[in-house]
Amino acid sequence: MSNAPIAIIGTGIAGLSAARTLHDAGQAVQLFDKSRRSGGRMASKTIGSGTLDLGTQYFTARDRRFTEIVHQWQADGWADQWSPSLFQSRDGQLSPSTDEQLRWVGTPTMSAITQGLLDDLPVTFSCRITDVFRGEEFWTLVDATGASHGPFSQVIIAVPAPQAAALLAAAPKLAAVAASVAMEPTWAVALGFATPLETSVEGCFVRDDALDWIARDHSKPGRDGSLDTWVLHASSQWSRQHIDLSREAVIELLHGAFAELIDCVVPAPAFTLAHRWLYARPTQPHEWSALADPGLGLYACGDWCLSGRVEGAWLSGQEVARKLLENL
Ligand SMILES: Cc1cc2nc3c(=O)[nH]c(=O)nc-3n(C[C@H](O)[C@H](O)[C@H](O)COP(=O)(O)OP(=O)(O)OC[C@H]3O[C@@H](n4cnc5c(N)ncnc54)[C@H](O)[C@@H]3O)c2cc1C
Ligand SMILES: NC(=O)C1=CN([C@@H]2O[C@H](COP(=O)(O)OP(=O)(O)OC[C@H]3O[C@@H](n4cnc5c(N)ncnc54)[C@H](OP(=O)(O)O)[C@@H]3O)[C@@H](O)[C@H]2O)CC=C1
Repeated sequence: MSNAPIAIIGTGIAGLSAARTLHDAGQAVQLFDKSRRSGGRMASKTIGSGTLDLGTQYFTARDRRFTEIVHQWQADGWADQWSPSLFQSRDGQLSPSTDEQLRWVGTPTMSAITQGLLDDLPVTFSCRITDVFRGEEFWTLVDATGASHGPFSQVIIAVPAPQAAALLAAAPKLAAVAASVAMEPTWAVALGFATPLETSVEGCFVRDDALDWIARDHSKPGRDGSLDTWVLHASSQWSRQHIDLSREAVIELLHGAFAELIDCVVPAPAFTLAHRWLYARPTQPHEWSALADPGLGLYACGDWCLSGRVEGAWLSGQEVARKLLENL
């Protein structure tokens, strides 16, 4: 066994789930991410004195192992339950839609969970990996500036499937599996109101042309900030149809759909923001858990290997770590 560390590309929940387990098993890891901080689709956006969850809104825990770790995160102060006043909107009709489902969020921000998992593990941010190749014994990564990183004993690719396919070129079979996964986009819009809206809605599952989900971000536990903040998610179909629209136009259209849906007067927002998630969710769940070529030392994990949700991403990271450790 070599002393070279294991490279992990991606500091979303899948990459960090794997990283933490490998580190706890005594393995040296080195993480890379193209963003400036961890979280990926669980990232939080800082807005003045507050933050917003533009991606993941909440997560559920159905698997026993994930339920246990979520309770540990709660004990660590990284996560808490969110029990929004839930509604649904169908054919323009808004109605209460209470249920018994436990829903969790990171506290005080969604990214607190990945920040907690990352802790002081070695990481290089703002580093987009473009090439992953193997020499006689070790792996080398090349980033978008042309700089090389390595040597590494093994590589885990923990990025959305379409981006993983390119990085898996050294293992054509794994690359083909990743390339077979279609992922749908989501346009997200945030609105901030100086005066709280006069509605009891805190979360709403929407079935209409444009919107899929709306949430009163401010109602989540631990959120600061002076504005009454809302996050609106467009449906996959609408997002695909409007993929190249300007941010301003998307804000205007989704703000309009929100004003029509909600049961109160909607004044002009004091703050607006739009974000386009190109690879928001796989079109369908899979049961791969994780991809592995142990002979080569190349692995892949991510939500797209399982349920397309936070729980699936975390479980996929666990599985990739298990497979790698088993083959050392
Ligand atoms: C709008 C939206 C709403 C959602 N809502 C929910 C929800 O309510 N509940 C739920 O359970 N799930 C939700 N999800 C899905 C959930 O966010 C994902 O399943 C989960 O976060 C995926 O984690 P991951 O680690 O697999 O991937 P990611 O979070 O995408 O992490 C991948 C990381 O890899 C980095 N990366 C990519 N390419 C490179 C490269 N070449 N070099 C270096 N770094 C790279 C990225 O910057 C990113 O940090 C939502 C997703 C979106 C987009
Ligand atoms: N936008 C994206 O890119 C994206 C969104 N994702 C959404 O994430 C949640 C997570 O799903 P999970 O199974 O963990 O949560 P729920 O059990 O809360 O929701 C699952 C779907 O079930 C319907 N639902 C649940 N509760 C209610 C309720 N009280 N009233 C009405 N409907 C409810 C709802 O589906 P429909 O709107 O009926 O189709 C929920 O969506 C989930 O919301 C995903 O859409 C995940 C990944 C990417």
